[in-house]
Amino acid sequence: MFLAELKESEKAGTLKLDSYKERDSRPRYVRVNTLSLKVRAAMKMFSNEDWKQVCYDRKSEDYSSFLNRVTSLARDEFIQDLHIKELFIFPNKTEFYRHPLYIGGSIILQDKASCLASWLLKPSPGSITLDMCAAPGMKTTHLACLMKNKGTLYAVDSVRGRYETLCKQVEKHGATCVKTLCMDAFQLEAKHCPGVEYILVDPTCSGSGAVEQPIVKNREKFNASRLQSLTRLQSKLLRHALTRFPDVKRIVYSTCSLNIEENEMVVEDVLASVNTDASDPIFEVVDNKLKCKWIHHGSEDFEWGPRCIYTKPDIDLTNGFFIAVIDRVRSDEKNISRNEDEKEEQKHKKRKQLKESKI
Ligand SMILES: C[S@@+](CC[C@H](N)C(=O)[O-])C[C@H]1O[C@@H](n2cnc3c(N)ncnc32)[C@H](O)[C@@H]1O
Repeated sequence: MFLAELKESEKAGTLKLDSYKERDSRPRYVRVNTLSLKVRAAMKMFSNEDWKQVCYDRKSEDYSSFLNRVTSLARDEFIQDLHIKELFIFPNKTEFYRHPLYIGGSIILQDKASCLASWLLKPSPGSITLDMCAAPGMKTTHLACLMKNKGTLYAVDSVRGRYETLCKQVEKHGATCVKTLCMDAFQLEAKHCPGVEYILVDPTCSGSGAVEQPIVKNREKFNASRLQSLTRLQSKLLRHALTRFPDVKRIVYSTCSLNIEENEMVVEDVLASVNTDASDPIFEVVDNKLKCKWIHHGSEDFEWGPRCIYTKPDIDLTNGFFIAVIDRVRSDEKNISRNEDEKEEQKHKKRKQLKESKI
């Protein structure tokens, strides 16, 4: 029904496309909100609308053959994703904004790269999870699906307008396990979200991997000053996640940037300050579920780099993303790793005391 309408508007030339979409050759990703619609039921609904599902064996398919299938999707075909079973892929420029499933909150239009961050964190149903930079809530609602709405998912954002969008998304998608908090993540302590086991850190970044990013004017200036303040914020947020929540066992750090400064270098900087004894680390970047079915990994200049993943627009047909999965490998019983700011504050106090004692 909807496909027929779409074909009509295409024929009549009334299909409206934003200018960036003209340049964007990615397929259309549709995530099923499994809180309100089962994956099988969604498949059936699309088939009833005359979409033809491309079938393949998800277990035996290799990634390159799968990508070939995606690039050769006919105008009326869709395919289930190889990795994320609740994600369907439709041809480029397929319009879903007027689709009843989209309006009703049963499907979400979310790029595969963005879905991978929550999928790799994979909080278990019933667990306590924290989404530290949550707005507008794409990954929050996905995390709620993975948790089957069981347990507690704290979703935090510091910007009021974005926080309000987050609340609307959470409500629209029936994510009842989510507790939203409008606050600066740096003020967030274990007492605000007791027992947190999983944390997603998806901070503000340059967006250099985003296909639809507007062309940045004065790129030189952007690189020098903005990049530096971004990496400082990203490191601080990741360090906060690793040091302030004693029960955390897994953290996913993700950005939609392809800059090593915002990715591997942030992870390296934070791990070095948190793992004070490198031979007996507290946190480690670990292999992820995509190990054998992925092409791009982090830089080999870092011992753990190949355990991270990059999504590349030209190859993976997604936005460009970086994702690192960090596990606690031993408890921080000595509480050695203190927040850098705290250390700075202590140094400052000592200097002040010394100065006063000399007077
Ligand atoms: C890349 S966006 C997050 C996208 C979101 N995870 C999603 O998938 O929809 C980064 C978010 O971090 C928030 N943010 C930046 N600094 C923050 C801080 N100190 N505390 C809380 N949120 C922060 C920004 O307001 C922004 O909404």
